Amino acid sequence: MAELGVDAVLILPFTPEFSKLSAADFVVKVLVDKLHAKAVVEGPNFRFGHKAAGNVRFLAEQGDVYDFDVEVVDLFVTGEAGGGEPFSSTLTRRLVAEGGIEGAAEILGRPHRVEGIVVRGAQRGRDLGFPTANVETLPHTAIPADGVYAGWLHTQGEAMPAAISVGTNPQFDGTERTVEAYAIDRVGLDLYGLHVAVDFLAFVRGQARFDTLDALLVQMADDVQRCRELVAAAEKP
Ligand SMILES: Cc1cc2nc3c(=O)[nH]c(=O)nc-3n(C[C@H](O)[C@H](O)[C@H](O)COP(=O)(O)O)c2cc1C
Ligand SMILES: Nc1ncnc2c1ncn2[C@@H]1O[C@H](COP(=O)(O)OP(=O)(O)O)[C@@H](O)[C@H]1O
Repeated sequence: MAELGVDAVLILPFTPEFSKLSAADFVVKVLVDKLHAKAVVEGPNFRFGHKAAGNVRFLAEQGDVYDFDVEVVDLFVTGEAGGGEPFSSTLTRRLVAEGGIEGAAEILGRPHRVEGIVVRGAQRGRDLGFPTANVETLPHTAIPADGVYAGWLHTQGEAMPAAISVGTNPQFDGTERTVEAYAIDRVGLDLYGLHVAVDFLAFVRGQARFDTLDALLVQMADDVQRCRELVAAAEKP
């Protein structure tokens, strides 16, 4: 916040009492009496006061009365990856849940990140040739849709290019949904117990169940190559 030049943030808890404040009372009690606002900057869709009765036109009229400026700024709108919709936290969560992490990154201004401690899994990855750090996420973490992603595995100040798998491992009849990251070309790592962060750069494909284990391994090698290229072409977060 400070880096953005913000000196203070005021959070108004949305209590039942606050929700009953009329739009006119919000202006007088909050903006004028408490904040002594000189200027109020809003998006065009801003609503306030009981039953969202206040809009930017009303706010501008009140500004004339109480002597504050009202500036209406255009909403940021996502590009193709975000479906051309206005930026919002709801849209960000939806995009992440749908695997649209490129669109989510556009809104966030950085890749979406999932963090946690590395825990033990089925200990199978090493035999497949792709050991994967299984990240124990906190409840309510926004986990991207099941699939394979390119990204980074961060730990101890290092950002390692990674192939990330999210899902239940249908190939092995798994039931638990996991977030696992293979640090590309890295051997001999011991990440158990460490706090790691996984940054999601790009969606590669959905989870699948193959007819044979060999078919999965061929696909995984292909995925890793694709992830290597995607990460190499991206800016390091
Ligand atoms: C690049 C990559 C692609 C993967 N694709 C699939 C997949 O399509 N289907 C699947 O069931 N598991 C997939 N996995 C997950 C593996 O099944 C899992 O990493 C492996 O079973 C090791 O699990 P463990 O860490 O619990 O030992 C993929 C993993 C990686 C790294
Ligand atoms: N390149 C790598 N990427 C991720 N983890 C690695 C790598 N090399 C070694 N490891 C270690 O191997 C573990 C993953 O091996 P794996 O066989 O998949 O076991 P598990 O099922 O317990 O995750 C990681 O937790 C980490 O400690």
